[in-house]
Amino acid sequence: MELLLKNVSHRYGSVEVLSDVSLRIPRGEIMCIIGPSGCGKSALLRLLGGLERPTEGMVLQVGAPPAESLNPLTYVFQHLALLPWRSVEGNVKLVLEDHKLAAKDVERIVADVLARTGLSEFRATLPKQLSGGMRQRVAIARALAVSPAVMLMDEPTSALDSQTRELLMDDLVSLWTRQPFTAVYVTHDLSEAVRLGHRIVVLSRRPGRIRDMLTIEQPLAERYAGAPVLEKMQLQLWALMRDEAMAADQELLDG
Ligand SMILES: Nc1ncnc2c1ncn2[C@@H]1O[C@H](COP(=O)(O)OP(=O)(O)OP(=O)(O)O)[C@@H](O)[C@H]1O
Repeated sequence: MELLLKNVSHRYGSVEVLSDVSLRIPRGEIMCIIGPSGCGKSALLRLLGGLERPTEGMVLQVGAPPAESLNPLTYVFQHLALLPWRSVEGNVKLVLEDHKLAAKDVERIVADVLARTGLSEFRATLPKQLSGGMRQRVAIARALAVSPAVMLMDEPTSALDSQTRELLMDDLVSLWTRQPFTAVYVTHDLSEAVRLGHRIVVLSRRPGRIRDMLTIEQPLAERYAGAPVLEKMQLQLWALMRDEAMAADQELLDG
């Protein structure tokens, strides 16, 4: 299944937040979305996930989701909403409870996603006993448990300290390398975008339009923080963003 945005514009009341956005989310790739504050990145994600309908244009799901997909479009947010009284296993099981699965299938799925996210040893652990990064891994395990066709990730690292973010980047890279998934990943952080994105979409200031789309050919597993090719790409992205960010600040000052 692929997601397509066709000439999507969106407004809240009199505020236009997105303007004429057309985009295809390729299967098996991570697409990063960057852009100045308030340019409509989260709105774009909500439209992709069907939480809101665009004022104009269309959001299309092309093709069927994978047969095993229990929830084709699944979010991972910055605030992960783990239930504090449930263990790691209990939190992952939560999303499977409405699906009338046989106990052995639940067990297989839980074991699989905990292994993929390196959490097998922490099955019985409560969220409060885990670090912020580990908790975010539980949220990712929970998202993977429903075999999403597309994971919609809204700044999943923004509540984490920089070292933990770095570790989570490594986690996501090895997760994708072992078994590719499709994701749209909204971030403020250009280094994350060049580390994770197969493609990077740069939005203009509000109303967000597609300013540019960069493709990074280097395999995820061969990318590392500070690699010259990634630094170069990051500078290129910053050059694209800088003018937009400065103009957005000026507009705020001008009221
Ligand atoms: N439900 C809503 N009603 C009215 N305005 C909204 C609503 N949701 C978002 N907005 C406005 O739409 C604009 C785009 O918001 P959005 O959260 O999509 O931007 P963003 O690029 O994700 O921002 P940030 O980078 O700061 O997280 C903002 O000006 C925001 O205030």
